[in-house]
Amino acid sequence: MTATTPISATLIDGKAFAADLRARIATQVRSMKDNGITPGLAVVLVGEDPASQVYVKSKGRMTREVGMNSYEHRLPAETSQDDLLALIGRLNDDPDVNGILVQLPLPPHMDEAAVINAIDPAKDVDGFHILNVGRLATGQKAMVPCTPLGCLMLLRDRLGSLSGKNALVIGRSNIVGKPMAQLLLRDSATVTVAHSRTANLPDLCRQADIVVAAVGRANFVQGDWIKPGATVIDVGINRGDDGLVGDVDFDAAARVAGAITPVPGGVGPMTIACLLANTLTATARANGLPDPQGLTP
Ligand SMILES: Nc1nc(=O)c2c([nH]1)NC[C@@H]1CN(c3ccc(C(=O)N[C@@H](CCC(=O)O)C(=O)O)cc3)C=[N+]21
Repeated sequence: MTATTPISATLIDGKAFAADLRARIATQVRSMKDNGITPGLAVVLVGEDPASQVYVKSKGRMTREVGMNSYEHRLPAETSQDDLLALIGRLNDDPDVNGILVQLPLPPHMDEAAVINAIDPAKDVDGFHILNVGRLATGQKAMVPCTPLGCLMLLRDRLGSLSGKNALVIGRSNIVGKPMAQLLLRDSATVTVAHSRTANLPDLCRQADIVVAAVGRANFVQGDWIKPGATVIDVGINRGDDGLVGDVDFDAAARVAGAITPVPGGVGPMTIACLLANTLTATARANGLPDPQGLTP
């Protein structure tokens, strides 16, 4: 396919989907508030990473927009791990806080696993606690990581059933690749997880009805790797000279794929909407209410 081939793929509008999801969440927050319950989300940011500051700001704004309480904790980069654990302990004990997110990455002097596993699993709206990871892997009721949950919602909306589809997840991180593979398996897709050592990735990719790219390398997935008609979900957020670009060479892939997410405006907004969805789910569970409709896998 060349630059003169027209773009044939349907654009998967994550921004619009996320706005609709937040509107549905806001409706459910209103009825909770009528019953005296206001969901609360605490976001903890350690250090001054400018990209992290941007995300935390938009998380706070959208949390308030859906009617939830937002609690922001900004700590200096040199905060000791004990001080961070003490804060997490207070948030765990605070009945007004239903969800806790500790923004990653943490400064290098901290043990990320120890910090994540200090969060009450019931308030772990990122789904990174080892108990939630194990629950997801064994099909038990879990908190599910926001980015893979958002990808799953987009895939189901586009394809209906994922049963029997060949799905290729590129990337094996705990945050995206591994939980994405678990969710696709739960939906009866045939799942392959590829990574930097995978042999003949282009040929593997050409077999895939579903491609989820989460490698963190700008324009890594080439247009001629895509099976005609495939659904391509681009998780990449790579900040370069020409703005934000994904892990997929969008211009080339969009001439072959059946549907594709843009960057920005694809998976990113879904991540934040799913964070709010998880906060609502955590609040419902904390109050003995049934899980909100359409927000859990
Ligand atoms: N504990 C933890 N949980 C996270 O979920 C988490 C984290 N740490 N650390 C950082 C990453 C990054 N992340 C993004 C969320 C939204 C957009 C997003 O909305 N992006 C917009 C563009 C925003 C822009 O222009 O910069 C888009 O793709 O359209 C991007 C990235 C969540 N993260």
